[in-house]
Amino acid sequence: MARTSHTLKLSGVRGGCIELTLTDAFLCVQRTGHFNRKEYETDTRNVLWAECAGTMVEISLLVRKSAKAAWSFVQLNGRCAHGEEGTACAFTDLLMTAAYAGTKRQRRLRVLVNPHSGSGNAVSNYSKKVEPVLRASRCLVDVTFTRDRGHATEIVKELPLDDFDAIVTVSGDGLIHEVMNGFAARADAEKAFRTPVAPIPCGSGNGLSLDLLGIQDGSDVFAAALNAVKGQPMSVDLMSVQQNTERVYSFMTQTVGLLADVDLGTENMRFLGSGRFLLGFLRGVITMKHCPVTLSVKVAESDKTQMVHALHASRARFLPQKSNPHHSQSPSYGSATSVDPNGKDPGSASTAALPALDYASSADTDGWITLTCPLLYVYAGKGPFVSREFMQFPVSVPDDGLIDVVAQEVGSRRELLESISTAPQGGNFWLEHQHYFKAHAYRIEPYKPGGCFAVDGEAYPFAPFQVEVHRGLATLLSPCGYYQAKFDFPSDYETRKDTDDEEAGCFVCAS
Ligand SMILES: Nc1ncnc2c1ncn2[C@@H]1O[C@H](COP(=O)(O)OP(=O)(O)OP(=O)(O)O)[C@@H](O)[C@H]1O
Repeated sequence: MARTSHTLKLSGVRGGCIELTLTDAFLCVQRTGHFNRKEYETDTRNVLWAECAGTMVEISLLVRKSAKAAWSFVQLNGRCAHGEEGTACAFTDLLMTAAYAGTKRQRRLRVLVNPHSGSGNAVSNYSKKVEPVLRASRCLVDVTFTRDRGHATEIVKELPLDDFDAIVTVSGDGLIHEVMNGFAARADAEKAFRTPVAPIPCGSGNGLSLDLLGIQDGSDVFAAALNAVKGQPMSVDLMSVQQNTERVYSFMTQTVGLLADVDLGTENMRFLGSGRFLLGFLRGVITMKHCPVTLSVKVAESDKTQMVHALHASRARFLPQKSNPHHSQSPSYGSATSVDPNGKDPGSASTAALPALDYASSADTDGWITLTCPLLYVYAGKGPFVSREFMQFPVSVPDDGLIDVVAQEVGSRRELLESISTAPQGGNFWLEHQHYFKAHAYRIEPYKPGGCFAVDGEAYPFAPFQVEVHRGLATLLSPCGYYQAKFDFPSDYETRKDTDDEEAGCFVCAS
């Protein structure tokens, strides 16, 4: 069947010609100057705005100039011929309809910028990249540059959330931790968590941005700004971390042992960006310090094969029929999501405070196991990536109501060093000495003082704590409705599986 296409010819305000062709969901731009000719085609979802006033036409969009290139922000300004104004306006109207299909225009965004994030580029990224995209998209923006740690929590606690469609963090993951705990501190916490959060990656790890946008776009500030403008709400699980009488909310990770030392012990190397994590890891592998804790887990699944199958099944609902079920789709900004596609879900959440804890009592022994082997670290959380170099939870599913808990036994230095090369693809998952559980809850009891405990990369006291999960409590903006991390069985899986099956267990069940 012939595809419908619409064409508009403009004279560029700085000379040359611009020819625009709109075909179904694609916009093709051809620019002819005095000396050169440029051509690119982009999905209309990457168009930020198009408008026509008299003979003047203005179109803003993001384009990738080659398959591997980063996104660029392009503004086209041209004039149509006199007498062609009606055709030009019809063209920009059509383009806007395609660009915002299923998405509310001109979102109201509360933007929080942490000037201290990562190697200190958040402010310049905001003014040079984020703000131009939000302005071009005619978003209504209220921005604050945070003053100090805790400022974002204070803002979110008091925010009139009905005035905003989303909260945008120009930061690393630490500021998102503050935002989530700001929601949690409100009397209307459960409803507040329906406000979607969109991260713009300016920190060291940027795990959440990588989860949402994938490895190619996860560190790209333009791609993340587009997600703030057009991403669809996606429900995600949130975790409660209970320590003494304190309850803290974690959207990403909790860790003790080597990897907590890596996160918290490399603050003085911020200038290295995410390279600080690699240096910290190498230092930890040399010292090979045992993590002095006892880990108990309320297990939902401990079979790695089943976890990979469950991951693929969770993705299948987002994939077009007939496609290979093991490959993830490129961002579409239009696919099915679990929440209202036009913004936050106003009606379904109650205004109540937060859910009660289900496993707080130590009398609950059903399904709990306790690990007896010496551990190097425990890492638990939601979302596959903790940084570009490390996909710690490759089988994580946003809303399965389960925490991924990893317990790394004290193994050989060689095995750990070799794992560095496959860590960006989640290779650690298959390590012989890495225990991986899908859990309803888990507990950590230090048996010696002196260690680090990090929640979403933030320092907390090294003391007993318990974590459980609240299914689908929080909301993020996403281009596609799932975590964008590819993961599959290794090619030699059958051989490895036979070896794994012979492995002796190293845990006991609670009685
Ligand atoms: N104005 C500020 N000055 C100092 N610290 C701040 C300020 N605003 C926020 N913070 C704190 O800075 C810490 C680091 O922030 P953030 O997570 O944004 O960057 P990061 O640690 O480099 O990134 P990542 O968490 O991805 O590794 C957080 O603890 C946050 O609470």
